[in-house]
Amino acid sequence: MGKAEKSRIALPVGSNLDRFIMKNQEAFPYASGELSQLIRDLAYAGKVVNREINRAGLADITGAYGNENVQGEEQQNLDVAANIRFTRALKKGGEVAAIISEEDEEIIDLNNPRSKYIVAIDPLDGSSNIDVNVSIGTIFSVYRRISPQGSPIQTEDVLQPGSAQVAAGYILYGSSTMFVYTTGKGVNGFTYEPSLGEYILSHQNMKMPKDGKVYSINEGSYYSFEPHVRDYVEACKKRGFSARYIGSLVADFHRNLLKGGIYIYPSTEKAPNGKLRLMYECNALAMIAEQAGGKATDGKQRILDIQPTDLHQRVPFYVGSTKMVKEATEEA
Ligand SMILES: O=P(O)(O)OC[C@H]1O[C@](O)(COP(=O)(O)O)[C@@H](O)[C@@H]1O
Ligand SMILES: [Mg+2]
Ligand SMILES: [Mg+2]
Repeated sequence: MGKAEKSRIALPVGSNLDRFIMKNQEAFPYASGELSQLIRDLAYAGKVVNREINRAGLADITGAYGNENVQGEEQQNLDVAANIRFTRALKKGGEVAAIISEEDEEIIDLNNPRSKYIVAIDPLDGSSNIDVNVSIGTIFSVYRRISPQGSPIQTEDVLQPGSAQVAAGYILYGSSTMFVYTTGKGVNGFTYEPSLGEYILSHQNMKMPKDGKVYSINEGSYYSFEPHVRDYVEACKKRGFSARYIGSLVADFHRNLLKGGIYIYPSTEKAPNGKLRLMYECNALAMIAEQAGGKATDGKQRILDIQPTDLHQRVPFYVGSTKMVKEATEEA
């Protein structure tokens, strides 16, 4: 059994997230527990947001908030509520120095100068599906700051390439709620058990099938796709592959992680750099994909190698089963 296998945490399915985090920490003799606590803080905020999502149709939290975010998108009430919940939990937790959020134009400095971690977060992914009771999610990336603890946060602390992530994950609020994450030692999934208020280990050491028969792309923009994307979509159709597009990145990604498949948000005339954001959507899912044996590129280069230049920059996104991503980007 290789070193990597030995360092994978072997815990029986059914263990809870807390125990898994603790066991994980024991594998790192010099671990100080800060990253573990940070993961717990994210998981906790996810429980609160999950409760609000489950009762969204009842309460007065559906609909638009009446503001536009830095992307020029109309913020939904739940976008704002989720943003507040995660920011508050990370601030109170004390392990995070600064946050990059889809819902905030500037870096959120949490005035925790002694903290060494930076979090990039999409508090609510799939906003167009909030009011129609379709699966939505939260996406997060964790980095270690570069500048010394105690000093003011620098741009270099936040604009780090995805390869510098120390942890990444997502929460899927679907028919069940799942917390899926990696710290660079494989991907594990935990299903939320509301009656216990616990995330239970349900998907251990997740592996993305090398190939698949499902493609996810918004064909509504077909006529503004580049030729290689059109060709790939045509090839999928000729092979009788299934088209699946939920319109929530986390949900489409999760399905492909389990069953095999590819998700593409290419550059289009309307969105020459694609729609998805490198810092708080693509980097996290690229790390999960690679840790599970999949692949993620912008059509030309590995997502995790891209040096960010802007907090909210967009990139074309090809992610999923290795064989499919390779084929889809061959002529890119
Ligand atoms: O409606 P489109 O253009 O296909 O875009 C859908 C994509 O946009 C997103 O909703 C963008 O994420 P946000 O909802 O967090 O802004 C993805 O979840 C989804 O895959
Ligand atoms: Mg999103
Ligand atoms: Mg969002």
